[in-house]
Amino acid sequence: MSYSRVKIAARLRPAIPGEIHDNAIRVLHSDAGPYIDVDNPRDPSQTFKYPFSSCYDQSSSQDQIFDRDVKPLIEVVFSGVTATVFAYGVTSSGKTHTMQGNTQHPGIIPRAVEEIFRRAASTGLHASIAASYMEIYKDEVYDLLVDRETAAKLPVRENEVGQVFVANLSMLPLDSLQDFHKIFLRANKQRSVSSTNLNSVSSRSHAILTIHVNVIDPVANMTLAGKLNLVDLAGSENNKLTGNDATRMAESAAINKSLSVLGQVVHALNQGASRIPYRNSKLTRILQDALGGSSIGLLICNLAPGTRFRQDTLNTLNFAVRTKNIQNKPVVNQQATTAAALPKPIQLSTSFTLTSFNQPSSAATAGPSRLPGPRPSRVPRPSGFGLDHVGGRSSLPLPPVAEAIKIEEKPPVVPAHLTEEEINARIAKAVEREVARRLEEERERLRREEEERAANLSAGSSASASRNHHVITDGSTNISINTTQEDNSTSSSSSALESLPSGMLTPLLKSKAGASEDELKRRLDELEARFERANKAASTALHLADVLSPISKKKTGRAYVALARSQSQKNNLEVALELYRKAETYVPDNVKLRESRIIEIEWAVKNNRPFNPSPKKRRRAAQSKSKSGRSKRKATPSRDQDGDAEESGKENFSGDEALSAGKRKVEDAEAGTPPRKRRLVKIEELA
Ligand SMILES: Nc1ncnc2c1ncn2[C@@H]1O[C@H](COP(=O)(O)OP(=O)(O)OP(=O)(O)O)[C@@H](O)[C@H]1O
Repeated sequence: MSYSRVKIAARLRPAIPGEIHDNAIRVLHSDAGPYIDVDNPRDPSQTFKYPFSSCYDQSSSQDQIFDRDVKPLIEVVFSGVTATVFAYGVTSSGKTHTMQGNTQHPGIIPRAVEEIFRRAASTGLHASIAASYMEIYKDEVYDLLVDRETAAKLPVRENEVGQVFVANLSMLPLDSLQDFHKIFLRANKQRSVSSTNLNSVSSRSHAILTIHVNVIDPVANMTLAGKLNLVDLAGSENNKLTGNDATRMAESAAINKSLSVLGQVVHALNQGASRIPYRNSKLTRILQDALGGSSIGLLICNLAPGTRFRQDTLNTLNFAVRTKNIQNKPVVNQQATTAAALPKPIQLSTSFTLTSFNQPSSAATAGPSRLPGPRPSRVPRPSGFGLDHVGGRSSLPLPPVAEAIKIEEKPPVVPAHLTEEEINARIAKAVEREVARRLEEERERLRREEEERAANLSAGSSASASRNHHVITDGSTNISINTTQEDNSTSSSSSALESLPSGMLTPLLKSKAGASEDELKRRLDELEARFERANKAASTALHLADVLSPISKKKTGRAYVALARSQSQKNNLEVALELYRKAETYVPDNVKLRESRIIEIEWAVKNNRPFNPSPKKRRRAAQSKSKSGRSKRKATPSRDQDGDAEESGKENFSGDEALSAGKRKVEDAEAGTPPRKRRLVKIEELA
């Protein structure tokens, strides 16, 4: 099967009671097709156009979306392929409405399951249908098909052929549509939902429902194992708008972080990066197969109407534009049928007998009557993602269906008594040790060279330049770097650099000299290159950010931000963009960095326009520069141009406040520029 791009659909919801109804976001049609039209927050005379093959306006109905974009995927699932539908958008934009809907307006999920049963029955296929349902709440995975009180955190694991799965996730055979409705209703009651200012039933978790469809062709003696993943993502949140309390804020931080990692994964895939940061969140790890993997994808961008949501809409649409470039390589998952796996033929009725699903017999024979009672034993089963069974056309050496179950019952790589965190910690430690050992060797070699050079220098006259040996300490690894300094470097500055404790980047960050900037860039490149070499030698695919301590990650992110800022001031926007993106890999939870810098500069580059930080930012930057001395900075917490927002990852502006403070402020806020009042962050938090 050839490559398949992720398809994008955009849906603008109607205004709900209490919302100001304006026309800042529109669904329009041209000869070339439909597009979303959004006013430029900085210049209302301009609009942004986002053409997508499917754009649904405020009057669109649930069945229109289903019929046009989702129904065709069901056929694909019956041919043994995995299809994934994501609902993406800011909080209250209508994701859950689109995916689940309500009794009067059922959404994609009930319609898709109904269509699966209808199709299975009408074609008289031998098919078995089953469901698994999980939520990712604060970066932990929970099974929604078991009682919440007893639901354990489920580990995400990888089998020996690199497929990611959620261990111990229940998979229930579905006998009928009614069966599904009962299960789904009950499971949704367990989903983490709370009230915020923007949504009285705001989802606090990402929910992933998987419908597994095994179709057996008795003539060819083959089983096609297709899956439909239906993903209702939690929405990104602006805590000022949501009015979140401490608990909601913690949830919100986890939501924003995982969505930010999702953005990084999409970006890395677009860049053709050698390392895709799937492992930086459970969401991306679990969705790995749908992002650049073997699944067919549909991203539904839910948009909320009006000026208040304009910047969120731009963020969502920019994400969609990047996502539509992702290429998946769908594979047909087929496998020779075993006699035991053969289900009864499907009848055209609502009570099917579709019990055989390659599961242990206890689970396979259990029907709906057991739903309210005790759960079947939770032997490890495949999650909705990543555990595909591939036939002859696959390029991947995936295991057959029965084998996949066996793999999970006896995980081949992971000792059962280790938690996910322990395993990750061990891997990180192993790489750290390897990196440290190799760097130590390198340091020793450089030290010897340095001694020889010093001996030569003392023997001869003063040289035009001397080599200084800097030590970067990052907790667990010491990294040696040689730098060239001009003759007039004082010995005191040299020794200051040599004796830097953990904050080796700090002096360079303060420096304004171009040479220091180059030096900082060179150091960062070398730091990453050295790690990559060691990483390669250790046969691991970790990124430096995976093994750095949180403080070191912040420092490194800050260093990249400093470089990026300097480049953007010189109007080298593409270089600045790359550097900001680099920074983001070290501070993935920094939503503001993405929203206030990356997206704005992306826009400027795309439209060949200059990037102008707001006057407020420039003033703050000037104030910040005028302050001298580290102690003064400590005593007077301040922010620099990119500021604490980039470092703290907090949302700082309020649309409500902005509205009341006048149009200018609204535009600043929507443009993601800093508000008048900011949370102040101590500089040492950032260093
Ligand atoms: N197309 C629509 N037609 C009518 N009402 C809608 C539509 N889309 C959303 N709504 C309403 O808007 C409100 C917010 O929708 P919903 O809960 O689906 O948002 P969400 O994106 O899932 O939010 P969160 O991320 O906070 O969970 C709900 O009251 C919902 O009924």
